[in-house]
Amino acid sequence: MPHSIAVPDACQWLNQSLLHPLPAPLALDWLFDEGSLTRRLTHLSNDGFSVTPLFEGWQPLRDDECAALDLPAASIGWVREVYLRGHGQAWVFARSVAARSALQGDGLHMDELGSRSLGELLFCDQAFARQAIEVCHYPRAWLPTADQTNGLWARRSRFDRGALSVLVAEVFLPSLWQAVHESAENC
Ligand SMILES: C=C(O[C@@H]1C=C(C(=O)O)C=C[C@H]1O)C(=O)O
Repeated sequence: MPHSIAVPDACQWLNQSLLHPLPAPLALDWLFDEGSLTRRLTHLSNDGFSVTPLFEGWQPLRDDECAALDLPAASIGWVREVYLRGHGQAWVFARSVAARSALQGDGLHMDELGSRSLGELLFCDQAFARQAIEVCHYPRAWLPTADQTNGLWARRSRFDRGALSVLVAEVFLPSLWQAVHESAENC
């Protein structure tokens, strides 16, 4: 009977000062870029950017999400999982969550976004303050089946507006790194 292999399904999110060794400079640039990823991918794809919702609904949030949002374990929150695409290719898998309790008292309608970018809401409303970006190697079990690979870089940050915090995690898929290396951006 083969031994069952422990598959980590937890992320140790680290800020840049705790990262050793540092990722390659190009990866570091994308991981810690504080601007809108939507805007950067729109530029990289020459306006060939799109968002594909994969899952949206109320769910108990994960332990790391509850900790980041200062919520009791297994708190119910709105979960939005999407692909961010360039020319139809899935470049980023993103999972954004917010506590039901906070959303019910706020005017942010994550459930009405559809294929519009959440970034349009978070970066256009100056009232949202982005907190520090943290990174980890994303557990493969948390990825869509088609993308389950070990060691993909992911980042997350909290966007705060009053009592509402939206936690956004973005996993950079191999096809994005391919596009980045091929783009003129490196010149
Ligand atoms: C926070 C942003 O919004 C992006 C849009 C998302 C969505 O539509 O679900 C998810 C992750 C983000 O990369 C951004 O553009 O930087």
